[in-house]
Amino acid sequence: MGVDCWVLQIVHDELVQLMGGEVSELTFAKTGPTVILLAGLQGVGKTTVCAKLANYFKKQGKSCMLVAGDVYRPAAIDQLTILGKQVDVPVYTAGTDVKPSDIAKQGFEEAKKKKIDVVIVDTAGRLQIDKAMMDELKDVKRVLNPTEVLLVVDAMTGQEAAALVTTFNLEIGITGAILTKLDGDSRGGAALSVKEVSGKPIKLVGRGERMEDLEPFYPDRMAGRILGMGDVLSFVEKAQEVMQQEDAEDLQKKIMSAKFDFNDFLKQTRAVAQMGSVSRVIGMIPGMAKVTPAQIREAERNLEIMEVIIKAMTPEEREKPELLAESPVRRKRVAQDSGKTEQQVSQLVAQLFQMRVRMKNLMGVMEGGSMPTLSNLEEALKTEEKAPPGTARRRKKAESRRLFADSTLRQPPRGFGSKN
Ligand SMILES: Nc1nc2c(ncn2[C@@H]2O[C@H](COP(=O)(O)OP(=O)(O)OP(=O)(O)O)[C@@H](O)[C@H]2O)c(=O)[nH]1
Repeated sequence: MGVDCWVLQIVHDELVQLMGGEVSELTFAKTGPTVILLAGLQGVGKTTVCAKLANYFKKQGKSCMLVAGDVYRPAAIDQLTILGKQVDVPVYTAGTDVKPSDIAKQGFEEAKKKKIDVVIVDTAGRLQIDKAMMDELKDVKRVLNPTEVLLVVDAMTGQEAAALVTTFNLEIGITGAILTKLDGDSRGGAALSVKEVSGKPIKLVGRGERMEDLEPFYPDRMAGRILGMGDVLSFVEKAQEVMQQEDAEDLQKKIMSAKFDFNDFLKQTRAVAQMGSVSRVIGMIPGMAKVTPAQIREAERNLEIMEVIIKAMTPEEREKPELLAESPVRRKRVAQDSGKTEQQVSQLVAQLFQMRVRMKNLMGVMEGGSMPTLSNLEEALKTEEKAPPGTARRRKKAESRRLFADSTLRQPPRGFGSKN
């Protein structure tokens, strides 16, 4: 297995563990109706989840009842009634003048009388966590003694997910979560915090607006989604392609003799860009290097600029970067042809020499023994040589030296492994 696969596998397994490892089943009451209390902010999909759950249980041959506990929005009661009809499940309503805890109690008594298997209680959401909502939920929980208290979380919730889950868990005590709107284009990073901060698993996920769109939560599938397997696989393929084209020993010679050129540079940089998704994930794992989405966007933008510049070079210049390093005239021409500034071209040339140094260091680490670990890989990538880049053969024009001694040389490596 290549280094890339190996790193990915570790990250993947780490994510699976972080999300609880295995599917967590819902718990059912030993006697009497199972009571499921749903909590969550406004608009996350709670009401929809009530009906989806009822549909889910019905398919398992269980009878259900929905209880409309959102007394602040009459529309929420109507919505639940309509959805209840749609999945053919009774809905207990008592209007908006009764306290939610009383409605919950009455609904539960009714369900008991009718020997219903599962009672699902909808509650009012708020735009933000507030004391009134928490007190109300505590009240409802106290009278119901629910089998499950599930926090409904919108998959689009970003960084705030951790705080949200923590607060609900501390205030009312949850038994798990349901992640909704996973059909959207979010990677579902919110899934990572739930187990981590509450110790409670995600039990189900909503993947659409239809009543059938509710399924168990599979941590390994989620890890795959977060890693964006599409990107990652093409990265691994790319890396393999590079190794096939240049037999490993050849590549090593090339690097050792500082022949690494703009063609290799382009290949490598593209590969690093593909690792953007991995960097993001690594950034999300507590204690590991933080890579912000802004840094990733910036790296992607830089890559585009580099491609345009490299395309404006002659094949000879691509193979012999020294030509550009030594000639301001050539750099000026490349800048004009690519529509970029001379400074950008100089920066890119400097980066190539910088990369030669890094590649050398990296090869040193790899030669030195077994598989590089993530940390010594990062170290190798971080190490910068103080001397100006270039080869001994290069004529040392004052102009070039001035350009290459500028701050761009001390830029941190972009993409994978970079730090703030
Ligand atoms: N795409 C998609 N949309 C969903 C999903 N679940 C819910 N929705 C939509 O999200 C919107 C809000 O859902 P509701 O069920 O009304 O949300 P709520 O949490 O009950 O909102 P409040 O009653 O205001 O607290 C609706 O338009 C739903 O159709 C899902 O899994 N995928």
